Amino acid sequence: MTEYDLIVIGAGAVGENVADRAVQGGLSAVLVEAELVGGECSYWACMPSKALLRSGSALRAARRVAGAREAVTGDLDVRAVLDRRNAFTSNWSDAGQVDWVRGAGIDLVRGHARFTGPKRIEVTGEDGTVTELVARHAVCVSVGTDPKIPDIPGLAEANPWGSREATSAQEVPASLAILGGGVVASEMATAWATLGSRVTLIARSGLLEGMEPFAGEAVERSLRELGVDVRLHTATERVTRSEDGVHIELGTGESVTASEVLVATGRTPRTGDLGLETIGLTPGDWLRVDDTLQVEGFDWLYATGDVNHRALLTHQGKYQARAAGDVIAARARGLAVSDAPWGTHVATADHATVPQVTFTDPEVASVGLTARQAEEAGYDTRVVDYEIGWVAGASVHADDYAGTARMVVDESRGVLLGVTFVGPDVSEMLQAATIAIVGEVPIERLWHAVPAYPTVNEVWLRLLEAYGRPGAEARTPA
Ligand SMILES: Cc1cc2nc3c(=O)[nH]c(=O)nc-3n(C[C@H](O)[C@H](O)[C@H](O)COP(=O)(O)OP(=O)(O)OC[C@H]3O[C@@H](n4cnc5c(N)ncnc54)[C@H](O)[C@@H]3O)c2cc1C
Ligand SMILES: NC(=O)c1ccc[n+]([C@@H]2O[C@H](COP(=O)([O-])OP(=O)(O)OC[C@H]3O[C@@H](n4cnc5c(N)ncnc54)[C@H](O)[C@@H]3O)[C@@H](O)[C@H]2O)c1
Repeated sequence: MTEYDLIVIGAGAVGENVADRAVQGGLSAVLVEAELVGGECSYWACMPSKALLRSGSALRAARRVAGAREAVTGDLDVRAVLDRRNAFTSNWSDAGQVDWVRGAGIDLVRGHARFTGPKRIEVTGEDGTVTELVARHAVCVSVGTDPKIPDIPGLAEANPWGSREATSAQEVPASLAILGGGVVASEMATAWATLGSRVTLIARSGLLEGMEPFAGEAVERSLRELGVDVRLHTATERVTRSEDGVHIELGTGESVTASEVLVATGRTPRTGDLGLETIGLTPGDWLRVDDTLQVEGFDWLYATGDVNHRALLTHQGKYQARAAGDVIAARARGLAVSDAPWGTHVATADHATVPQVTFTDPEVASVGLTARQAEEAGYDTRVVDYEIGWVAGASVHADDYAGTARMVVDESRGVLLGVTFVGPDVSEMLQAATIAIVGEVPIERLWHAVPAYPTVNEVWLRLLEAYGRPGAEARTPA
């Protein structure tokens, strides 16, 4: 039986940060990890998927500029792309991350953790050894999610790819069917089509539906240009696997055959085998938390990252982790807790200020509310759109640059609620929008935030001009 101030279950990017902040705050902490320290993001999600996408994106960028275009005479070196991706995952070795954990003064226990009661955890190692841990102050659950397999007849038996197979495959499948129309489906369709697979994307919805409509429309156009067979608003009725591949029967009466099928239809929490029943919670549920990441109804239990279902993104989970690690340390030491909105110990930004980049071609970079979400939330909104290609910096950046920017304004307060950029290489423009929204910078002050000429960021000035300068007299026609 070993006692720690804090036990963190799950050493993904999020759990690591909870433990690190708590140790920096003066507590003792142990991380329990069943697989690889670093979790999904490092080995089967963000990093390998972005590595798979980046080479194709760099090649397209060169082809968009005359002079450079002529110098690009070959195709992607697929083996080199896959090798680079392998290097990003350290060939699925977590030795480097384990060193970091030790260096940060955090203990590590390898094995599958289960609650046996309040503040009590049992860890079963691969060799069957059992370690019992007790938390003096808190337990934080950071166990992440698995792909959700929808209840489509035959799908589970057809041995489908999930996000792990899609990000770690060592060969390009001759053909790939993708079920889903969200971020994983859009990114993986872009990646594998660029690498030479014949991709069919089947979505019962539209594409990227939670975002501004022009995002999904632009990504759909580019997927079709890449040769992807895009079937939207199409149900999947049945899936079977035979020697010649996977057969997918569609609601339209048509069928699709592919070497592999990727299920990208959302996520399910890894709480099914966590002993939650021993603390009065239901196995398989998401863990609902307050803004200090404390699980509702508990004063010692916290949940951070994907498992709390607030914002399934690494950066947002790590933001929660910083707040959770700090508040656990503050509460354990009897220090003041700053839990008002935007305080030190809360994850306020989870609610309506979440930035996200979808690394498709074009990229989709968005933060805050879409026009529709803002309207549904009851804001008095005004929406301003501008074609990014009309900006001098964009035309220098790429020939025939095509992209759209939108800002959603809260008219009653004169501040931004949401910003979306869709276009080549817009990802790096997102942080300015995040700062404007989180900082609630008044529109009239944004006029003083001057974008350098000629950068693509000049689209900010164009959006403000299209909106109109508060306080400036409009010229009356003579
Ligand atoms: C294909 C794909 C691409 C993505 N790309 C991006 C991106 O570009 N940017 C972005 O921000 N987000 C991206 N995401 C989302 C991102 O991967 C997740 O939000 C993030 O990994 C969540 O981190 P986490 O620490 O909560 O969970 P995880 O990273 O899943 O870590 C949880 C850890 O807990 C361990 N664990 C689980 N149960 C137990 C147990 N009982 N005992 C011990 N250990 C346990 C697991 O082994 C795992 O290591 C992507 C997701 C996918 C699927
Ligand atoms: N670049 C990034 O930031 C990035 C990249 C990949 C994933 N992620 C995150 O990972 C999470 C998971 O991504 P995802 O794409 O799996 O989920 P998602 O929620 O983005 O998309 C799920 C898709 O599956 C469809 N769907 C859901 N249930 C279905 C069913 N029963 N049958 C058919 N279709 C169904 C939905 O209509 C939707 O199109 C997301 O929250 C995302 O933010 C982020």
